[in-house]
Amino acid sequence: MNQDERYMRTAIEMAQATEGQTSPNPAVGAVVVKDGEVLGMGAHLKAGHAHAEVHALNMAGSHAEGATIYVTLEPCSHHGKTPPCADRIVEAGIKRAVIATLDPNPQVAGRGVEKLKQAGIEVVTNVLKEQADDLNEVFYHYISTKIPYVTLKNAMSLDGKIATVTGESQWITGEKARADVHQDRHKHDAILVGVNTVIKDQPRLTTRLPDGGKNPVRIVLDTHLRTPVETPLIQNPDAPTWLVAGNNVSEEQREKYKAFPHVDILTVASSHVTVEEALHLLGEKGITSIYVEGGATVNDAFLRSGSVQQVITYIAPKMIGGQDAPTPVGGQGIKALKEALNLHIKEVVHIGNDLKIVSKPNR
Ligand SMILES: Nc1c(/N=C/[C@H](O)[C@H](O)[C@H](O)COP(=O)(O)O)[nH]c(=O)[nH]c1=O
Repeated sequence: MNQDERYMRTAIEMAQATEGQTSPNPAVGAVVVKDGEVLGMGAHLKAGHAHAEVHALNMAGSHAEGATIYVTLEPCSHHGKTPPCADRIVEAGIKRAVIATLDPNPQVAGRGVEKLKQAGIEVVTNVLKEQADDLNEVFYHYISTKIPYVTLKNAMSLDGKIATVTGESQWITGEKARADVHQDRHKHDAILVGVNTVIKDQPRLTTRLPDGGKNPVRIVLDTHLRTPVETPLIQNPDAPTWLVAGNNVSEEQREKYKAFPHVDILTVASSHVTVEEALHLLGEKGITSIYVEGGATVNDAFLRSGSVQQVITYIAPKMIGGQDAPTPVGGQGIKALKEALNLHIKEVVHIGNDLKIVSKPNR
């Protein structure tokens, strides 16, 4: 690994630490170096706050003159919520800029680099591009489609069951795997389940980590507003709860949720909620990423609609058996194997006694 990659790796690692908290902005890291000495470093911490380059340049102060800056994403050139970083880099007297990847945002693509070059700064791009792009898959997807990036999460036994024939499911995976689920919940803007899961599991869908964590918006696909008022999602206001219903739900059906200010009812344009319409509606409301936690009917609908960017499967070393015990994906299924959804496995990790497999649909 050469010098540039070494410092870019540091910038990427800083950005990785902020994953999930910068939404709807990308996670970005920056390092300022001169004569082999790190003079400043920083990451974008929260939308609306200073960008990574600003933190690193503030730390370097006047020593930034003649230095090199490493940034994981092309510096912004437009006035967003904060002044353009490209101008800030020029003002600081930076001599050389190493950038991992260009910004996919149409407002920015290539303009930041152009500004730096016009000011006589030497610019190097595509250093550790792939690692930097992996950081902001959600951001790229949402900025170009305005549709939330969807992660489908399942937890099952070795023989592929998500519960016993009597519906008992808690718990199949162990403490460590379930804590990992909460880490992933924290990274997402929203968690989504179907109303049948709400009725069966009575889930809380909050992020319960030892040192806290962000509670995503809790979304229920619920065409006829069957979510029981007594369920934790309605009773406890730990996070907003949005019920996505069809457009013919009656005023009386809506009435029962009026006593809960954290509950909102979103209606799609037709009588039955489809995945496509729900995603379009949620994208319009600024939801950039959704963690879908089932159940089997919802999983099937998401997969059939081609709206899943990532599948996370936890497998516990248990055998449950029972031909009627439920499996992760319901629906009609396919007749011929050639119709199967093909994915590629990105990662397999042991977590406690369980396995976590991250896979992505082949495009
Ligand atoms: N049954 C299992 C899971 N079951 C996941 C179901 O969606 C379950 O209803 C919710 O996770 C419950 O949410 P909450 O804890 O109340 O916030 N998920 C897992 O990772 N492992 C399992 O064993």
